[in-house]
Amino acid sequence: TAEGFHLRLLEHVRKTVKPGDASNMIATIDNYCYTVESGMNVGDVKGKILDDIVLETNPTTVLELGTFCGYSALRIARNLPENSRFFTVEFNPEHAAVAKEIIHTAGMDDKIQMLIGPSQEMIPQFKGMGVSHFDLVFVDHEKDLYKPDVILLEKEGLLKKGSVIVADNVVYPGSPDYIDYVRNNPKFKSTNYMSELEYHKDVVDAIEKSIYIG
Ligand SMILES: O=c1[nH]cnc2c(O)c(F)c(-c3ccc(F)cc3)cc12
Ligand SMILES: [Mg+2]
Repeated sequence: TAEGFHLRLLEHVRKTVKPGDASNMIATIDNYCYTVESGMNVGDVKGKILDDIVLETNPTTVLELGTFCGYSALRIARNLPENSRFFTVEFNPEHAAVAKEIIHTAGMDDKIQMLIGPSQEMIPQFKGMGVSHFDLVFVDHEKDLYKPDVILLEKEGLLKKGSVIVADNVVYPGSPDYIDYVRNNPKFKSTNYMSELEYHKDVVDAIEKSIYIG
């Protein structure tokens, strides 16, 4: 069952990975998900779209909502400039513990700051942590929280003209209220990147990029 995926993945990682190498960790996780069992990581196909958007944006302050095992945190951190700040929020403590070890083993501790708790409680704390705004936000947590959390980010003044919101799973499992919100909101300019569900070539999914124009 998907229950316990994170623990089985961690066991596999401990036995096979080359420490201090984020790309090797990413490849190891993808290989496990293709050959043993798939987990809800963004994966290599949608991950490439995410990589391209991060490289195009060249963000200095980044937020991820939904760390899970740390896979996308590594993909993002790998493409950030030296002086950037990257925060990832995970509400499930068991997932966070696995992500912490995976990020540490990959040698990316100093690039990624993980916060454990509900996104609705974490988001209001960023101003107090010296964050003026986020240049890029990767939304990949509970689909019902996509819309309320983006609304909260704007309310907290954490979005600035040009801030980029990247949302996973906008087709499968889907987040219809979020898609309706960003596409019909004059404050955002959205682009859809059709792709496939992680580790499932035969299932359609997509990434939505929404630029905040304020
Ligand atoms: O809960 C999620 N949070 C973040 N990302 C997800 C995801 O990428 C999924 F594919 C899925 C998913 C994959 C296969 C299914 F049959 C159902 C959900 C779930 C999540
Ligand atoms: Mg996802």
